[in-house]
Amino acid sequence: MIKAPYIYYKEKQLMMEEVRVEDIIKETGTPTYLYSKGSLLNQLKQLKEAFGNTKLLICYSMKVCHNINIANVFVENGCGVDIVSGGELYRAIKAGADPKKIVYSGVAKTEKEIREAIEADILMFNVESEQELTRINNIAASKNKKVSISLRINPGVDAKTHPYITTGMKENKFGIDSEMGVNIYKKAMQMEHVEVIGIDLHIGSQLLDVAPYGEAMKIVADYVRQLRSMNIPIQYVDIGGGIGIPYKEEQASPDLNEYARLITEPFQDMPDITFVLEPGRFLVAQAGLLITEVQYIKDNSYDKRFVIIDSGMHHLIRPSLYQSYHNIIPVIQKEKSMNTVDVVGPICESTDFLAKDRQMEEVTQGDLLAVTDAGAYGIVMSSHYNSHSRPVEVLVEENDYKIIRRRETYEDLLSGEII
Ligand SMILES: Cc1ncc(COP(=O)(O)O)c(C=O)c1O
Ligand SMILES: N[C@@H](CCCC[NH3+])C(=O)O
Repeated sequence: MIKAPYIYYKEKQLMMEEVRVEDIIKETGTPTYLYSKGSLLNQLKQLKEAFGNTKLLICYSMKVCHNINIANVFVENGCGVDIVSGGELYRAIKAGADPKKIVYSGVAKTEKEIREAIEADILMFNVESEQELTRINNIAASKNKKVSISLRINPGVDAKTHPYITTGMKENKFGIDSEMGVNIYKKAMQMEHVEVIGIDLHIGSQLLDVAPYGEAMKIVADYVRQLRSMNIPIQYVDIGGGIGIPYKEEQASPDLNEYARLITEPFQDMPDITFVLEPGRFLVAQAGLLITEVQYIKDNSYDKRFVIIDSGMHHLIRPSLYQSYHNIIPVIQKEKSMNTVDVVGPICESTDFLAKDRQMEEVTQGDLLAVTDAGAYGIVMSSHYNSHSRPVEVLVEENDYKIIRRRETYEDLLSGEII
């Protein structure tokens, strides 16, 4: 069953919006990432609706899919952007983002990156350590500017997600210990070139159960009350990202109304607060398909069948890195018998697989397969390992589509190398 909206079969042909996937691939070849604009906008709409009239700024977390055409879809629809590097700042501006809607997170902001973000006049830095705060103040002083900041506070809440993608626990490198935070806020208040405007958190990614947000937000609301009682003027509460999507058949979509309620309710006595969200996966994952072609079928004498494709961990590393599940479906349904197979790529690593022991309709050499829910953390985590080029990217809108990243050539693989 396909859970993603805007992706369905029509007369045995896989469709994205009103376009046959096979028709796009005839032009682009494989491997290719396809994204449905309708799906991107639909996810955004659902999120906005859940928050009703709440004062809210949605900052698209562009790390999940940084193509400027994708970021632009959100920017055009009123969103800001959550960035984590100078490169993302550059991309966000190229995508048309209003700098006053850009928030900058990340534990390792360099002097150069901070300088650039100050010059761009972004909304705020989400500061992740005391040293970073000092660095921001010093750079702002050298430019004779006052720079808005939030502190990223670690509420010590277990997001109950994959251990590699939980971020709000005491042992994680992210954010500032809640016990140390108050003192750092006090220091920030003494600094001439920073202006404290908010508090930030991000407890983890791929949360399907929203309950941990409830736990975290109660802690944060109490924290904000304490800060305000000390005349520390918190106006923005940035919740970060984290809302998940159902990759597996048995998983349910997160309850967005409950999510919004858990975030806003603890702040009912503070109606002037503006909430900032940094969603990534929720907005983009389901809009994306990675289309690949079967190169070989290989059986071994241990009853193992490998479906060898022209894509793999170098284009979608999630299965190798987090044992993540992505459904893999045929681009043209043939209704053949089912087989148990490993879907593997060309990379010289045993971890190069997109599926293991997967029940799939039988496929043959030359068939096209679609890896679903691949829009988030797909192309952005791809690499040139083994000197394979990256996939093409295509944005589909209704009955039309445009190529938003061309196929890389062998020359592209050498770009930057000095010959
Ligand atoms: C600070 C911050 N904001 C936003 C996100 C986006 O998270 P997600 O894709 O889970 O919404 C992340 C990634 O986990 C993050 O680290
Ligand atoms: N890259 C991860 C999520 C990490 C979250 C980034 N802070 C994934 O593919 O699920």
